[in-house]
Amino acid sequence: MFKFSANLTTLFNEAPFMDRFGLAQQAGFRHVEFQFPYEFPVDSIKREIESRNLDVVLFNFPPGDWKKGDRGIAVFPDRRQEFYESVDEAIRYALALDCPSLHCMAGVRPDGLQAEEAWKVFRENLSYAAGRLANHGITLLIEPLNPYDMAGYMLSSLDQAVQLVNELKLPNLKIQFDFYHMQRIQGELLASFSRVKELIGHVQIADNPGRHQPGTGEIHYSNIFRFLEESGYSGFVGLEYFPLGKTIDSFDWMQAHSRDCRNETETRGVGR
Ligand SMILES: O=C(O)C(=O)[C@@H](O)CO
Ligand SMILES: [Mg+2]
Repeated sequence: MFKFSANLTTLFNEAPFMDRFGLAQQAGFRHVEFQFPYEFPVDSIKREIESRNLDVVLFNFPPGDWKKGDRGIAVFPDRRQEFYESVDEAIRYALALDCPSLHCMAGVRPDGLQAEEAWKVFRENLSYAAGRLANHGITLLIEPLNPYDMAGYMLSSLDQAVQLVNELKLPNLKIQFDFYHMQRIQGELLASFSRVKELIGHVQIADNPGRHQPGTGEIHYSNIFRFLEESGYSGFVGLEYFPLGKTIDSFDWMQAHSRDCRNETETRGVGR
């Protein structure tokens, strides 16, 4: 049975980041994830999650200089040292927060960098990072991102991710399967999920178009949730959507999902 996780980068963004933990707890969540926590001291985050009885289930490696266009630094031959330091920093946060999974963004390939060279560096960096994370029992995730939202991002198809995981054969390297990106990249959501089910370490959701809550777009989420249950997926499903309206009013789809399921609390993982 899968469990929902509130993504605090996209949800509750009416409030400052550090206030979102309390809002997630009040809304009934037990599990949270976010994208980049690094501008906030890890001790402050730890206090929030401990006092609110929340579990942190996922965040990303530092992505480089986001304002300058970095979307990960794992493909650059001349930035290996910076990549190694980003792994150190991610592990420091993950250990303090007892977080079981970290997502490594690949990066946007500049014109001057040959694709073959970039893939080689990415493979080497993933092997390095997976080894470091394995020492702490942490799973390393890679996520294909759609090319409309992130032009030039190296990892832009499910097949590329599958190929990397199969080639590298690292026991703690898994795919972050984001239904929103998958819809925009290729569709065929249920068949695609089934095909790579064994390689998936985390799931995320949002509807399309707009990247809002389920029910606002074209993706048939009640079918997807039923299918996830039937497939035996027992990991987390991250709510990585930008609410249309207030966040607290964006959870109606969960009521409908709960009605469809026998064990409401377990399924939703939100305990309310
Ligand atoms: O954009 C997404 O989708 C994510 O999961 C972010 O963490 C960026 O990779
Ligand atoms: Mg995602």
